[in-house]
Amino acid sequence: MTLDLASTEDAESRLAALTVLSRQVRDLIDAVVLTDVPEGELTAVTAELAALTERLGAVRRDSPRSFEFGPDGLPRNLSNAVTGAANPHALPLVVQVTPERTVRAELGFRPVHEGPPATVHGGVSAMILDQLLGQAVAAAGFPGMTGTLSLRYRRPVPYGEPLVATAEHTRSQGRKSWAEGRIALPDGTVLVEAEGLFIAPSWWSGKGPVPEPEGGAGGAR
Ligand SMILES: CCCCCCCC/C=C\CCCCCCCC(=O)SCCNC(=O)CCNC(=O)[C@H](O)C(C)(C)COP(=O)(O)OP(=O)(O)OC[C@H]1O[C@@H](n2cnc3c(N)ncnc32)[C@H](O)[C@@H]1OP(=O)(O)O
Repeated sequence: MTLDLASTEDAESRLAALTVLSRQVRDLIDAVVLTDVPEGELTAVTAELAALTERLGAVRRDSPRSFEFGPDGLPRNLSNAVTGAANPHALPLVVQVTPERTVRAELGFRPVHEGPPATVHGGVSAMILDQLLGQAVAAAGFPGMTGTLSLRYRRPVPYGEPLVATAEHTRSQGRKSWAEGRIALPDGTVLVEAEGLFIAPSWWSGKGPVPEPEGGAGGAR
């Protein structure tokens, strides 16, 4: 089999454009959350956005891009809700694997993540830690789906400040693996800590039926 380098380059170039678009939409979301322009301007912008939404939807996939291998041979998920560079919903988080196979990411929450005033929503912190712990068990060689996730919110998480998230695999037993992680200030002060159980599903080893998502393939719209 020969690799079609030209079309690979085309696909990567299109993906780079999708990443830039996602960044622009993130800026748009931030602008929407903080805007104070008059109502007439809101209405005018809404009409322009409706037209842009129609243009983007002209050619549409059934589901987002999933896990794939990039040109560097490493797995990536550009649509992931936390790490996906091509998903405007994602921060996006850049997760580094340390030589000890723990994981680390620098975080910068924004006003769009607010729950209580001036504080990041607890569910957003949980989502970040779910991802980090999941990547920690995967980095240790035990990938799995989240079974349980337990959090302790020690201090309010601020947005607009640099923060650090870390996680590590702690143990495994059969198909079950556990990990711990935390979101902290750069000086190490822990704000939220988490423990999670990740399970390698029975259907990964062909020992159980693959469950259908609610609403069938592609999920509910
Ligand atoms: C995502 C992985 C992709 C892999 C690709 C590799 C590259 C890696 C790169 C990058 C990593 C990416 C990182 C992503 C991070 C994000 C993770 C998420 O957000 S995952 C979405 C949220 N979680 C779900 O949607 C699960 C939904 N639930 C299920 O699918 C099943 O219930 C599952 C898999 C959890 C268990 O199903 P069964 O059929 O395999 O398990 P049974 O055989 O029933 O049980 C096995 C044992 O586990 C216990 N168990 C089962 N479910 C449990 C639960 N929820 N809590 C505690 N124990 C549970 C049972 O009691 C049993 O224990 P006993 O062996 O008897 O001791």
